[in-house]
Amino acid sequence: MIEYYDISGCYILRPWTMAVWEMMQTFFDAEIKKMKIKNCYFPLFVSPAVLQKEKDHIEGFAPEVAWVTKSGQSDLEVPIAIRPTSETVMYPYYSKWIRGHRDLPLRLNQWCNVVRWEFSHPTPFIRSREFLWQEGHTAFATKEEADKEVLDILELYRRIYEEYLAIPVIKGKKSELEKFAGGFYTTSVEAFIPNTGRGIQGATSHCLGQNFAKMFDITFENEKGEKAMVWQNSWAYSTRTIGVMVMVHGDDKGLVMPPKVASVQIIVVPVPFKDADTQAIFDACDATVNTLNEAGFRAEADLRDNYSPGWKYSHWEMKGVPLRIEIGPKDLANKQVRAVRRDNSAKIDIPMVNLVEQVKDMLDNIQQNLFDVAKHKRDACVKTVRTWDEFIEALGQKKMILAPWCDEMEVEKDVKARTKGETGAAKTLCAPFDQPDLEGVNCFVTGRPGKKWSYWGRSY
Ligand SMILES: O=C1CCCN[C@@H]1CCCn1cnc2ccccc2c1=O
Repeated sequence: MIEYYDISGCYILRPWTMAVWEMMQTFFDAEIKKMKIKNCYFPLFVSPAVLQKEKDHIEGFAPEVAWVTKSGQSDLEVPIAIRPTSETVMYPYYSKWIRGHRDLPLRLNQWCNVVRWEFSHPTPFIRSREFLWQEGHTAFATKEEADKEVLDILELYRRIYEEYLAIPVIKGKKSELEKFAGGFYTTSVEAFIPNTGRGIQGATSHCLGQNFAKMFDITFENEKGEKAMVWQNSWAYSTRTIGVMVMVHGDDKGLVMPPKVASVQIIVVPVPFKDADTQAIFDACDATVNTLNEAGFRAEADLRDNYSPGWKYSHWEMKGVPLRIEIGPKDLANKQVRAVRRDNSAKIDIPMVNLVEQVKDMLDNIQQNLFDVAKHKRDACVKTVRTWDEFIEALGQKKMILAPWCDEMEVEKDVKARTKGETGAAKTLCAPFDQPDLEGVNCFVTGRPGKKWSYWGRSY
């Protein structure tokens, strides 16, 4: 997937990873184009004056901003920041381009890299100093339009996780403490890693309200000839998605790639025998690959003569190829192939005449099974609690905790302080849109009437 790089927190994304990124990008890019969102590209560099424009947006993040201070031997007059996100890069131009209501909605997206010079221990995909993402930045005349788009984009993020990466996620709203400080409200899709008992934010879709319109003077003349501020959203998913996929589906044999995003969906391995017709077997492998590729699958044959079939089985299992097809003399004689699933190791013999539709069924079944298994494991990690003691017990059991609380920032800060430990504090992950009943339910911390049910847990 990656190669480590000689700068800490930076990783080389190798083709096996890049193919997954491109598969997701193909889906998401097509979907936002259906929504009339257009791609653009803004510069990597941000001038300090503009970056400081929004102090409370930037203050918490300032230590993460990377700066260019020299070119060659000479110092730059003024240091230049490398974008950690592009609000301050783009919005001065939104202000210039948006004059009247006919200029709205303005809906732009860019596929790019961003740099955040984080100091907590770097982790491939999950926490890197440079990563790839898409960032959407939209402006509307009304709050209603913005509110609707926030949820439309969040649904696309759910589809990326559940339909492509086979990972169950929870849609919800971030708490006041966890939301993007520069915004109005933040929605997210939240995943959970059963093996470590930690939640992970999968993607975010923010409504920025009119906060940035105020800061960057992004106004328009509405139909009544009045000057009004725009309502804005910004939304992103990143290469972090791939790290979640590795952690959720990986097993002791290595990666397990969901078929929808697998660079190679089927690997065909010849099983030659000493007195068998090796050339006939190799020809059958090539024919099988061609048939499958012509049917729209991503199949390859491993015809290397310096590795044994057994070695090849382990190699491609470690790389997570969803389906292996073995062809030996017996298979040839019976005009069949042996198919082996990566997700549950099931082996079945397929008549060559049924190859395409049976492979399609198996890949669809693998995709669904990966999701079902991940959902079952995630659901087994969820615990609903009503009291502090139950909360602490569930936290110790590495659960994702659904608890009613009074939704006050001070209370969340208090929970963080009281659960701080070497494996990190508990925090809210999101308040699920799908809220259980709050009738007669009290806050698990303060005992005051419960205002909201939220998922809590340790997180990445
Ligand atoms: O999430 C998104 C979605 C895409 C567009 N940006 C928003 C909000 C980014 C919040 N953020 C996150 N890290 C930062 C790091 C340094 C400077 C600024 C920031 C910063 O504004």
